[in-house]
Amino acid sequence: MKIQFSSDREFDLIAIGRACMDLNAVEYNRPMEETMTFKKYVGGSPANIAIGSSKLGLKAGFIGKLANDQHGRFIEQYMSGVGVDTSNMVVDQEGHKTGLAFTEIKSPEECSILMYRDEVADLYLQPSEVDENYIKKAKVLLVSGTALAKSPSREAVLKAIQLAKKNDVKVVFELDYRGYTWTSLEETSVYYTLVAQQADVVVGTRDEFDVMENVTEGSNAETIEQLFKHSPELVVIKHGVEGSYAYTKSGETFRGHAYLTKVLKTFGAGDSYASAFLYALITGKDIETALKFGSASAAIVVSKHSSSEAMPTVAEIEQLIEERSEKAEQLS
Ligand SMILES: Nc1ncnc2c1ncn2[C@@H]1O[C@H](COP(=O)(O)OP(=O)(O)O)[C@@H](O)[C@H]1O
Ligand SMILES: O=C(O)C[C@@H](O)[C@H](O)C(=O)COP(=O)(O)O
Repeated sequence: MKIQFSSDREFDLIAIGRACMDLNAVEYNRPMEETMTFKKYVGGSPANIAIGSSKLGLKAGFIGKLANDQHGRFIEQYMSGVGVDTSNMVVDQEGHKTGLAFTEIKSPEECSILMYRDEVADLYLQPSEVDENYIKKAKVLLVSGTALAKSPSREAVLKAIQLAKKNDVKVVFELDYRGYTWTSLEETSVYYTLVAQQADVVVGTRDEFDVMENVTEGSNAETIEQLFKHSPELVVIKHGVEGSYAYTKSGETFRGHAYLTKVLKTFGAGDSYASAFLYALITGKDIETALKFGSASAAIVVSKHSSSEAMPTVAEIEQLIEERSEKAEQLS
């Protein structure tokens, strides 16, 4: 099965949500308390996905709000430098700050993120700053769940979704759950369910779907049964290194396998997966190939230091897929 996107659109994908900064531990394999130096990268899940898509050759744009300071300007310059259209990134005029994510790399398996997100500019995006004329130029609107955590960003995103649906722009909902931004699980579940039911494609980890459903140890079968009563035509559920599943409304199930690699850190997997999975879908590849693209992109990024700067090219992804399929053939 292939997803059909509107043709004749200037942008393949427009993402909405946070563009922030990652400060990744330069000394790895030690706790944060003993980490003395950090390297700065652009971060924030939807920004990472827009950057990843742009590096793959898609025409990507971004809707968001940046701090009116050096950090905000660094983010804008980096994103436009890699080809993301930043014309709809507005600059905050009320003193709000850039969100920061300090990453701790204790071991390749044990990574955590310490987020500084009080009064962050991205959550102050106003509905009036979302422009229909921009959204209607896209094939896909990529919505990050974290942008639903607080008003006015929440209403700005809901407006963007309404405009996307009005203009035949496919809505992709990346659950991107970051607990510290939300006040309660009940509230998260309400907004996640509302948006997932309206989206065309929903992507998240099994744990994130549990948050959406406000359950512990939910099942993929139950998730898709509920979601396919509404708008979604494709649901992707990720299970970390165990791989991922894509379910279609028409009843097909596809399994994606992780490509084992030398892992430096685990974060960045989800965003690199999303950008390459969407690249493959938007360029007309089938879902099985899209799962391979997502998994290969994630394997490349978890073996490198950053999330955004490490995003691979199409050639790197194709090379990894080919090498691994040759190896699998030799072993069989
Ligand atoms: N340690 C790993 N090695 C190789 N690939 C990985 C690893 N962890 C995750 N991946 C790949 O990244 C995808 C997304 O990872 P996951 O951890 O489920 O998402 P998230 O980063 O959003 O929590 C997985 O489906 C898998 O293909
Ligand atoms: O999303 C953030 O605000 C932090 C990211 O920039 C960071 O790189 C990260 O955590 C990415 O992790 P992923 O969700 O596993 O891709």
